[in-house]
Amino acid sequence: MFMASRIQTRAFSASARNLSKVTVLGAAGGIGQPLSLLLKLNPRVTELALYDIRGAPGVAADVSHVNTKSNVKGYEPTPSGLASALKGAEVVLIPAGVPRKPGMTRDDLFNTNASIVRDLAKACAESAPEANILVISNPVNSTVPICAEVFKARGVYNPKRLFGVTTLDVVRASRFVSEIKKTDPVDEKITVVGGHSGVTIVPLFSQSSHPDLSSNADLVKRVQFGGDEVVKAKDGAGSATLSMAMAGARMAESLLRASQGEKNVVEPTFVDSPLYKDQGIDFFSSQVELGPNGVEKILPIGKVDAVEEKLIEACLTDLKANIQKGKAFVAENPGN
Ligand SMILES: NC(=O)c1ccc[n+]([C@@H]2O[C@H](COP(=O)([O-])OP(=O)(O)OC[C@H]3O[C@@H](n4cnc5c(N)ncnc54)[C@H](O)[C@@H]3O)[C@@H](O)[C@H]2O)c1
Ligand SMILES: O=C(O)C[C@H](O)C(=O)O
Repeated sequence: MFMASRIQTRAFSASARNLSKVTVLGAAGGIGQPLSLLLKLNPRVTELALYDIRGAPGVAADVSHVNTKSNVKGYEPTPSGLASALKGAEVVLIPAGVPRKPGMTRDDLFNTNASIVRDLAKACAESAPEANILVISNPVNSTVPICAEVFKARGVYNPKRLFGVTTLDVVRASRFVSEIKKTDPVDEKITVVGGHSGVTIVPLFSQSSHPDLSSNADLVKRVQFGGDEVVKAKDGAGSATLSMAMAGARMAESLLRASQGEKNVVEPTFVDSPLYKDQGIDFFSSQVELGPNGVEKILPIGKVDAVEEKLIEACLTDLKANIQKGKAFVAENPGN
């Protein structure tokens, strides 16, 4: 990933001298550790701040020996440690929270992760109100609306700076297609829209170079339930961490490329979106052009076929309920 971007790094060498502090909240976890490593390898990151309720200084000491230019610091699990980790951050990635075990849905994580994300969002709103916030913690369909409500309550909500990380869904889709078609995944650009759980994940194969795949129900299901495949294989030891770290690092890299002046940087992400607002759905994942201010342009869904139309219909019902649940949680549990 970073090899490919090395050319771009040179092309933007002047702006790449910008200072880009990136903070990871949940840095000692299954995702947090490899994500921190990948961010340390990214030449666009000049300062890496690692925070967790346990173990961040140790992870930071380890990662800090990697011989790239950036400075790494691990922070103590105190309110002032959290505030210092966040201060001046351009990008904040949040993989804090519990992962699934076999038999659970992402929504089953809500009771634990909603308050974790709410409290971290409060800290972000106070110490890094202008940062790009990248929410990885599940259920993303609900945790992103939770963040939005917290920021709104503090009068600092900027819809262009809040992102649910759905990159892993397109990473999987391109890989799964390449397995079937015996192609290089780099060439398989698959659009995936909706949300990030089960039927809310909608791959749009009709828009790819293999439109026939939209009627491949097994493939559609594999993309929708790719996370379950990993949860089952890990057999109680958690969910996707390595592929997720790659996907999160890619999303952070894309935001930094866009903020440093690169044009036409497009990633799928779950954002405050006009696409289905008329149906009461405030957040939706689609292709989004990124820019120096975060969201530059939300691209239209484009033409879909009859199968995909039905998938989108099913997605919207669940997604609406997930978003509502996140909003209601903050209204009923505003916390301190
Ligand atoms: N968006 C996606 O595509 C995607 C993909 C994979 C996993 N996830 C989600 O990411 C989350 C993390 O997964 P994981 O495998 O890294 O879990 P993990 O348990 O290995 O790590 C979570 C880390 O969060 C830390 N943490 C808990 N509460 C915290 C708080 N208040 N402040 C800071 N840190 C805190 C824990 O100490 C732990 O180190 C889960 O909710 C999982 O479902 C999302
Ligand atoms: O499946 C999970 O619970 C983790 C993550 O959302 C994934 O898609 O791998």
